[in-house]
Amino acid sequence: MTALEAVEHERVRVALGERSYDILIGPDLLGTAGERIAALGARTVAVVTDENVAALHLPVVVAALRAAGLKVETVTVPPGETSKSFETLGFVVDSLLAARVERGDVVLALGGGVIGDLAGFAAAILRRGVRCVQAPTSLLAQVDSSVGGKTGINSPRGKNLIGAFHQPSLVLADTDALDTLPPREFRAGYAEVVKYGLIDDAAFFGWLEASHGEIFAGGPARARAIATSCRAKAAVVAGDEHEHGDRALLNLGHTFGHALEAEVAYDGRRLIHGEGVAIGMAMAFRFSAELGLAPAEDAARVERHLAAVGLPTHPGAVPGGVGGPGALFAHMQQDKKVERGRLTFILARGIGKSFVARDVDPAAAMAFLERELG
Ligand SMILES: NC(=O)c1ccc[n+]([C@@H]2O[C@H](COP(=O)([O-])OP(=O)(O)OC[C@H]3O[C@@H](n4cnc5c(N)ncnc54)[C@H](O)[C@@H]3O)[C@@H](O)[C@H]2O)c1
Ligand SMILES: O=C(O)C(=O)C[C@@H](O)[C@H](O)[C@H](O)COP(=O)(O)O
Ligand SMILES: [Zn+2]
Repeated sequence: MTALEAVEHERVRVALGERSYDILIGPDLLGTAGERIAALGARTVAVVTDENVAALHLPVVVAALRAAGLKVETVTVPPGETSKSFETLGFVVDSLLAARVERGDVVLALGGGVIGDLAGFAAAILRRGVRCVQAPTSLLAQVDSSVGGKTGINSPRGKNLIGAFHQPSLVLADTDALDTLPPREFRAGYAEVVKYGLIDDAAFFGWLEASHGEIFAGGPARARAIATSCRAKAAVVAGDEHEHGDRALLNLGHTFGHALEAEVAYDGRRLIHGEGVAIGMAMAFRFSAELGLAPAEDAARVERHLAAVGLPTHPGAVPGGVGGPGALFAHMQQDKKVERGRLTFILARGIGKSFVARDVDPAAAMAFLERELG
């Protein structure tokens, strides 16, 4: 048995033919990243990270990469959603070119979802594509953004409107890294965990209701929640990599949530992505109940669970408030799921029974927003 095999890690395969890759979940994956990335055959690894993560985790990663004989370059950007911009993308790409990162090298995204999306996009366009390894350090990134290959940046006109599909070559989800994550960020990531239960796994949602205390405390329940989430996402992505169909289910809560994020101009203080998703999922269930699709009790149960862990469930909870229904609707019209000018919603017939709805009456959606923001 090699040293790498000595520690048990959960391994989830994302089955995408020649673009297939593994997600490894467990302890000390940052400290052993060198050997795992060297096995991909790279000579240089360019680590892209943010200032917060650099201060806490970069030295371990750099040491691990060097110990495996790899040349290391580092690019550090400011933390937060505002780094998903053309300006920061330009800085990252220019730094990678200045360091002469080659096509056979690897970009290592070390950080939360912002870094994963930004560095993944930089890797997608650098020399028309270099490989990317995702080393997610936030809960949100470990359960969602590091998997599936959606990369990109924001536009003032909307969330993630500029980007590319670029699957990683490997995902290293080091559960020890979560020990330094601020509580607000952990909570926000938990919203995306809840999402998998609400989409199609009512039993998982029930387990989360019973186990959220243990998940927040750490230990086996946390690792189980991460692995279950990754398995769920891997299956959806394997079935619909480019979101022509069921992958849109992963957008539950995002049509509303992204509009709220755009309303606060991605400022990262009033609202962060997972909080927007929490409000958006509660809204999607309330809307489904109003349309007579889902039992009102299910909508109330979703709200209760999100509130139990301290997540917001109403647009009115955004500090400073957001614009009116018209402003929110205008953001929603920039959603990538819009088809022939019509909005696509992810609605539900109940917990674990979400579906893609392409025929919602815009007037009904507007009336719902008026009640929500009234
Ligand atoms: N590509 C996808 O499929 C996908 C999926 C979900 C979300 N996203 C995107 O992900 C982004 C949100 O990701 P996020 O919630 O991770 O935000 P983030 O990347 O901003 O990280 C949250 C904060 O936690 C800090 N941080 C990260 N790891 C840490 C650690 N281990 N210890 C201490 N601090 C740490 C970061 O510096 C940052 O301040 C959004 O831009 C969202 O659109 C993308
Ligand atoms: O992977 C997906 O597909 C998702 O929709 C996951 C979402 O949690 C994530 O926030 C994603 O970035 C949203 O995608 P977008 O296409 O609506 O920008
Ligand atoms: Zn999301």
